[in-house]
Amino acid sequence: MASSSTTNSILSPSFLSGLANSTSTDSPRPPSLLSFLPNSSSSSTAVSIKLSDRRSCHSRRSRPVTNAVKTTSSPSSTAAPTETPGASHDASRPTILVSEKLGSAGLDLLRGFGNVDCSYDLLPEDLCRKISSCDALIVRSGTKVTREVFEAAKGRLKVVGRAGVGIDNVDLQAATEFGCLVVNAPTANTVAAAEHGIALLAAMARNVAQADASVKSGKWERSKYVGVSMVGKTLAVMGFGKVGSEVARRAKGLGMHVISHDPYAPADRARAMGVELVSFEQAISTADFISLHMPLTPTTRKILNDDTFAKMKPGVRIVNVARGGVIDEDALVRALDSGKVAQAALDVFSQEPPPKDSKLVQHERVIATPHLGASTKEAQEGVAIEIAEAVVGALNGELSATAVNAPMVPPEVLSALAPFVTLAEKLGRLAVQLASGGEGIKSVKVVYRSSRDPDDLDTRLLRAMITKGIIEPISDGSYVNLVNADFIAKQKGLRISEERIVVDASPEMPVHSIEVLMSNVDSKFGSAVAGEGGDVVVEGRVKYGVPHLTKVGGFEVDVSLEGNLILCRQVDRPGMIGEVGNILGEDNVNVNFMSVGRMARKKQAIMAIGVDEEPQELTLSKIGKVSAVEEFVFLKL
Ligand SMILES: NC(=O)C1=CN([C@@H]2O[C@H](COP(=O)(O)OP(=O)(O)OC[C@H]3O[C@@H](n4cnc5c(N)ncnc54)[C@H](O)[C@@H]3O)[C@@H](O)[C@H]2O)C=CC1
Ligand SMILES: O=C(O)C(=O)COP(=O)(O)O
Repeated sequence: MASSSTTNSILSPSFLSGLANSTSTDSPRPPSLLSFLPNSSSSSTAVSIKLSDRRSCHSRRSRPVTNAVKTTSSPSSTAAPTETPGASHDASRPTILVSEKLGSAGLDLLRGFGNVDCSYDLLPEDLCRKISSCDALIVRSGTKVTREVFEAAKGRLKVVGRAGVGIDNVDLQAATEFGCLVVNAPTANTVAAAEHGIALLAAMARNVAQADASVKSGKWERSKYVGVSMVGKTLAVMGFGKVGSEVARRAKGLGMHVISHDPYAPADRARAMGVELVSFEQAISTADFISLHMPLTPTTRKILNDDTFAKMKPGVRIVNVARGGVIDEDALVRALDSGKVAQAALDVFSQEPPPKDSKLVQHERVIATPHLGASTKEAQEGVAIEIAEAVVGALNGELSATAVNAPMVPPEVLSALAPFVTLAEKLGRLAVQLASGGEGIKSVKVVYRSSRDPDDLDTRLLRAMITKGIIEPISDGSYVNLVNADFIAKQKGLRISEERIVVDASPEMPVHSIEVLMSNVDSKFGSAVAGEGGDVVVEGRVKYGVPHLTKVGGFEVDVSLEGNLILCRQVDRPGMIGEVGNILGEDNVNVNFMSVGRMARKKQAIMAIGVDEEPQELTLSKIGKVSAVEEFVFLKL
């Protein structure tokens, strides 16, 4: 009599059907498990923009209120309407909350895809209240997307889109823990921010703002507003990224000597532009002008402080279009008062809007703008389209090229990897279903065989999918996706190690085979255990674009990984295939693939049968009763 086992269903319809099903009700539910898998049938470019759907967004305040600012006295904290006026809500479509002003082309794109709710001035508590009925949230710099927001989303929020670059207003750790993808729009506002930096630089050097105010007040103070020239002066660009390098390019056009500090920028890129990359100390101590263009991170917070101001040239001038938090603002006031810093031009503040009585803003040698770096018509239209496409793509199940908290995979790499991504998840799923008891699944090894140099093989996506495949069936209730797979694995004490082996195989294929080995576990299908360590082993390959299982334990098989799988170990004798095939046929179960791998003639063999339907218990027990069958297992892919 054969030992038999079936596994609990892990193949729910919503697993395969993607987002449309997962958002068909208003009830909070976890993100579609496929929501970050490539999905060729739906892409952002296929989204139709229905201009007839165009509806205007409304703002109840002239200025966005940041969550950081105390606004509890605001009239809007009462239950003011926040739905887009006239918008009909279609429960079968995803709901996208836009919490700050977004360009119309982006909104049109979003409306062609889902229900769009523009509510521009939500208080933190209003945002938390709303978010549990939203699949996506689009913000700019004024909305603080805190842990509380992700908690309040109750698992429904799948993507946060930052319509801009800086993501310091989004709690990335919380987003990751909750499996919520964060995407940004990193390119469309680069030029706008650089132009604003140059505008501030020139305006500061020539006292434009102060002189303008003076003339408007009826004065004519020509000698008071004598400026300084920029030509021939040294400008230190702090952060040689997209904005910093555009500022550098423009400053060179003004005849400035440009140096830059950026620990991560390639020196040859700077050199090609005639910019010397220097140390932080050298940059701040030799510059006449310092322009800040690094992100706000724990290392850059208050990077300009009393100590660093002390090292600067007397009379240095500072421009900040990055983030207010990179400067210790109290220290800057002291440096301005002492004359160490001659002038500052600031677009960003540690608190936005800054307090009305801010000494910094009121300082006569400071010019200030209200975070306008990205605010040109062109940049805002560009950013809106960039973020709308990224959010729609993510909701469609595509991997984003602008993901901030998930592996970023360029489209061409992604299309080459797509079948391997599916293979990886299915192997993870198979391996975990083959395990039973033992010390619990603690250690998994993944071996990638490829003709490519190991350094050229980016396996982050594959590892994440294997992790997802392993964890999902054993984590009842918790949802797993690419974003939180590593986090959940760590939480469960699951260690996943990887090995890349170079083999003589087709260079066309990024990966020749993927092998998943699970240590210290018993198996419900003894034949799946192999190797010295007694690991559960499965191996797969992609053949003709379709994932195949090619090894189970020590047995070679060849079965396409579609539908479900029956693995049988039997004595190799004639008639077996027909006998099992008949049993399945009687139950109307369609066999889509079958292969037999044997140790030697008339010895043991493994039969792998791919079936479209799930056989009934009775059918499975009939297979178990076939005299030559020694053990079998039914696995759901
Ligand atoms: N005022 C505004 O409206 C806007 C502000 N920004 C701000 O500008 C920042 C830069 O934007 P992009 O250039 O697009 O980003 P980016 O990512 O292209 O460039 C940032 C650069 O800073 C460098 N960096 C990181 N840590 C550093 C450190 N400790 N010292 C020196 N350099 C460091 C990075 O290596 C990178 O090259 C954003 O993070 C955002 O905060 C961006 C757009 C508009
Ligand atoms: O893109 C950025 O990082 C910005 O700072 C622009 O902010 P905003 O979208 O204008 O609120």
